[in-house]
Amino acid sequence: MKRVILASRSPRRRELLAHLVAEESIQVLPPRSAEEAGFDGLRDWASIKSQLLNIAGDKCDDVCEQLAESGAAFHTVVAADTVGVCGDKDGNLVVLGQPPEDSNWQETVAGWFRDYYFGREHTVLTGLCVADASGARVECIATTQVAMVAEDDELLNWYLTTDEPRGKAGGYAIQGAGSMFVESISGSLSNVIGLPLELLREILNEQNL
Ligand SMILES: Cc1cn([C@H]2C[C@H](O)[C@@H](COP(=O)(O)OP(=O)(O)OP(=O)(O)O)O2)c(=O)[nH]c1=O
Repeated sequence: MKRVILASRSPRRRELLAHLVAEESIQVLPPRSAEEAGFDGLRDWASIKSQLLNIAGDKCDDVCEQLAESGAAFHTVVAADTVGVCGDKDGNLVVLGQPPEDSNWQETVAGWFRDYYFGREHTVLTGLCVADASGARVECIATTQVAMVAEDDELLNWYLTTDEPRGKAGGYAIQGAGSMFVESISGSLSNVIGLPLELLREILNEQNL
């Protein structure tokens, strides 16, 4: 069997991958380290994209090392990282990852909606790193534009009472109640949820999976 290793703790990525690869061929093996390089101080698209690929590449390296140590046979390793990129009021780029895990997460997410989302458009990027057993790699980025509805404090206050924003890049889930904030998207929907299926399908096809 051609085993595909998903280098991720994200249940959403697991579900999405199952649209392309048979359930029995998928094995989840998260990176040992949950620490990720950050985006602090990165203000231009080239640096942000390069850092996104570094993070996906680090996840892939971590899991390839684990596989080498255990001697397990595999066909492909898939790693990804997703962020939202918005513009602040001065036109600077701001990168939004997952909300903080502390008790202030609601305040942070409320700030993101008010400062960056309501009535505006942001970009969701997923960096992909796909390695095969020979060590060959493909790295690429999918981008999707997401336009949000005008300010709706009642909806936002209710949304913050749900747990949905936690553990989601950018603090919302387009596949869930977060869809009520979305006016339109341009580009891949699965990319926003964490794994761009169209791009990944092309890569896996090239590997004859
Ligand atoms: C924007 C958005 C993100 N998300 C989720 C998908 C991913 O789980 C998460 C992206 O965060 P990441 O930090 O890329 O991934 P992760 O830490 O959850 O998983 P990994 O182990 O692979 O590092 O955000 C949604 O589910 N829906 C959305 O609309």
